[in-house]
Amino acid sequence: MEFTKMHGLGNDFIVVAGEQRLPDDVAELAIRTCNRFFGIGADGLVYILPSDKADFKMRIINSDGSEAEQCGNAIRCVAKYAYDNGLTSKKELTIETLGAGVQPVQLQTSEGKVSLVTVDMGQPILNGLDVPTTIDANPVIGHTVSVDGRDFAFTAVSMGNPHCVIYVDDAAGFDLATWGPKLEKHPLFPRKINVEFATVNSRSQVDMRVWERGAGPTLACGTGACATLVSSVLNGLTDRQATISLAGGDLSIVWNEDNDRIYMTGPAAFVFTGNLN
Ligand SMILES: N[C@@H](CCC[C@H](N)C(=O)O)C(=O)O
Repeated sequence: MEFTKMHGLGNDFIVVAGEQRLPDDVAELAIRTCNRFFGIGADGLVYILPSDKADFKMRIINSDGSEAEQCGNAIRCVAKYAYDNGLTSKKELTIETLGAGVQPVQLQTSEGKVSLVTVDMGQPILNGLDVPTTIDANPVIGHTVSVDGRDFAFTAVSMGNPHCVIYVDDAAGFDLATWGPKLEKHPLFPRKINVEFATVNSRSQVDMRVWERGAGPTLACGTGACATLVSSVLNGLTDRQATISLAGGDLSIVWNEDNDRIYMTGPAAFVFTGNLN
């Protein structure tokens, strides 16, 4: 199997292209190849497949073998892979996702290679039961989730995949390892959840750290950055355009008032290509 290691702000993926469909044992393959000690090492395994609705279809399997509906950093990697490897010459293309529909993508290039990718991430889903949470409210803002005697107020947002955003004093220093896994698997979240811990520094800049469903702590989460911006607007904390600063770097996120759609802009990068026997 030929693969390419890529990352979006340090959120890293094993990217496989040229297959027609996912292999039957894709969950086991993801667990083995994403292992950082006994495998290649990555947060997820990404397939670029043919699509009858868009230029390409993306499927993303988390490092624990579960499949995610969408991934903001992976979709930028897929776009860069496709353009830089000559699978397309279009600078405006479309990528089909499992749970967020077909997403339009715009490429900026420098010296013939993709330097920045803007993805139309679609409209956020705010109805609690659809995120999904067990809370019948629309939107779910400031609800409490209690874990081991500690209460966290959260805002729930789906970007095709589920997120809960929690504001803390110091996102960069927050104890992700203690609270992340407990919140990810809390019964309030029937399909588990990606957890974002955010600190708002100004109306246009937010620090965010993430505990991802199925992957644990990652250096960045594109859909998590979008969910954080949506949550921050809903809570009156930021404007509709802000920089979300993650451990691996910055993403620019815009929530367009006219069409309710989210636009994410950020980089993607190649690391190496290899063969797995
Ligand atoms: N890193 C991602 C999200 C990957 C999927 C997530 N772990 C899930 O299970 O929903 C991103 O950049 O959006």
